[in-house]
Amino acid sequence: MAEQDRRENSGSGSYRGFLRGGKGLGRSKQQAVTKPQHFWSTLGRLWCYLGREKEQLSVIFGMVLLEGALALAGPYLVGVAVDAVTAYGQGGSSARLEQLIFMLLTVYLSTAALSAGEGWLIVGVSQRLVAVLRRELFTKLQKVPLVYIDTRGHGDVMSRFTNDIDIVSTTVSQAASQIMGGSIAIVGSLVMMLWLSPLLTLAAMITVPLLVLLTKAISRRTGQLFKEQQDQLGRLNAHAEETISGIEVIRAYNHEAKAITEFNLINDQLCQVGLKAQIWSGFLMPIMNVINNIGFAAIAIVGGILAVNQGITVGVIASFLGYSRQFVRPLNDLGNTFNTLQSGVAGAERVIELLDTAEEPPDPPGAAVLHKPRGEVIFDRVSFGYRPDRPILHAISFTAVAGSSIALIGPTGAGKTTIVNLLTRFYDVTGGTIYIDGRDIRDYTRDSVRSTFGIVLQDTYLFSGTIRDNIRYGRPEASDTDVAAAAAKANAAGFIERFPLGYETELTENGSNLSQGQRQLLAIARVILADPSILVLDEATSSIDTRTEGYIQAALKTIMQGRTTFIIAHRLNTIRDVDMVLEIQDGRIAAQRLRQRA
Ligand SMILES: Nc1ncnc2c1ncn2[C@@H]1O[C@H](COP(=O)(O)OP(=O)(O)OP(=O)(O)O)[C@@H](O)[C@H]1O
Repeated sequence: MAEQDRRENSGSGSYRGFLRGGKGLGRSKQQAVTKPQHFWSTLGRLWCYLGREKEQLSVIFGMVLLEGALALAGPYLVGVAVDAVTAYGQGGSSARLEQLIFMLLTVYLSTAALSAGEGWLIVGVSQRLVAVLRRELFTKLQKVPLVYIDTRGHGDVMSRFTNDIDIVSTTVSQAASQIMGGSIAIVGSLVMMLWLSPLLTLAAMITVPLLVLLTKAISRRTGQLFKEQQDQLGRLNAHAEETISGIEVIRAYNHEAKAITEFNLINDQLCQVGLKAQIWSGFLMPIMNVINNIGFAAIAIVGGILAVNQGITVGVIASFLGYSRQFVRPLNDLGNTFNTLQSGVAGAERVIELLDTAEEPPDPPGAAVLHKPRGEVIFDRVSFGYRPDRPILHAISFTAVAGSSIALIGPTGAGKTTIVNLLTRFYDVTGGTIYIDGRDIRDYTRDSVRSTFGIVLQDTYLFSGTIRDNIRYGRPEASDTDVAAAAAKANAAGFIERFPLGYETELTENGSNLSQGQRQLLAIARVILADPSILVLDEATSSIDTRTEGYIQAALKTIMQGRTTFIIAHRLNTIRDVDMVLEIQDGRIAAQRLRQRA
């Protein structure tokens, strides 16, 4: 049996919280990516990933260079063509003009073809890059200690898969080509302008500082506003998500009006900030156009003077105007490109942070495989804290005889779940030792310890798929007959067969088309099929109808036969029937009672 499948059969992670609360995209959207902390090192890491695409990148780089060179040839040819037109007007031959028009057409078409080709290739590179990152992230997630997810929250981890990866992809496909192409255009045009006329270049540069300063100022303002807009959007999403998830509670407490008022407030704020952001960003283009036009006018005036005094041709002025446009365009985009790059690197940083997280420590060399143990469990002065500064369990000691049943009782937050988390090795003890069949559980492979346990939660996690798939999750290679037998033992066969599609019934998200009792019966069937040696049962606190409750109790009795069973108990009946009751209070055993066997 695949170890991991078995483990998941239990519907566990740390073992209650992890799978249960898998929501939180609203929060993820809230985490607008802002500034990276380690810009250059993160860029370096991204570059390493891109290194796998060396051939494609070399081709793209070659194409960008060629496109840049051709783009630079354009204004030059225009200038020569303008002079050729003048010469033709003064009685020259038309052959040169035709040749130049043909060359210009070739340049324009080739530039367009190269640009389309680059776009196509770079999208491929970025998609492959994020596919690799996603794969590595997902694999990593299976190996990081659960405390990583506990401390960050599901929303945060999810956002690394969605938001952050998206941003990295956009940055690679957009910013990379803009930066490469833009740099070539700026340097190339400047060189060509200086070559054509240093004096005209000076005239063209007059507006550049103004352009750069204004672009920066407006981009900074719009950047802030867009971030605010993103934050408000995050709040709106989170509010909507929360309202939809908790719609029953909201209606039960007649809080609809309050929910609507809150929504309207956030919605209005979003509308305001969105409006401001659009207005400010709308300023950018007209202002740029004015400055660019002033620049063109300066070139035209100084060009006119130079034409009269120094005899430069109209063609040179025409070329010059072309180059100044090529020079200014990437400068206009600079603010946006920089913002895209920053958020892309910040996204990559969060992805890399997860990729660099230390994995669960490996099993010690020669670790034993725990296979079908008798099930004796000993806690010997076990202490533990999720955080070093906050101890939760203090020197817990008890012995559970193989095949016996143990009820853990005590107030909320006492540490019952934590005991089970240690037993199943979702966390390792910080003091003392836990023994299974007389051996420290840290001497066994972690996977074999986990697959020894079957866990039935109050509210079991079911995956989208058929009822059959969900039961088989406990043992993927089981036959249909085995699945039906497990369902029958779990008292689940009756309700399953009443569905028109029986075992082929598709479950919606987390089995929401089943009742809580039915979900629990399916979980029991899963555990029966997996046939684990030790059981952990989390008794339902919420009311289930008496008939289903009876089915569940009977099914649990069946699976408990001959297996050591830990029950987080809430019912008096349970406590009466078990072999040992451990009362936990503030992380200590406050009382321990053994059943007097007749
Ligand atoms: N993943 C975690 N990270 C940090 N602290 C945690 C974590 N899980 C539980 N705790 C803390 O450990 C203490 C014991 O929690 P635990 O879940 O073991 O209690 P419990 O007895 O099972 O309570 P309940 O009956 O309400 O489930 C609590 O103070 C809780 O806040």
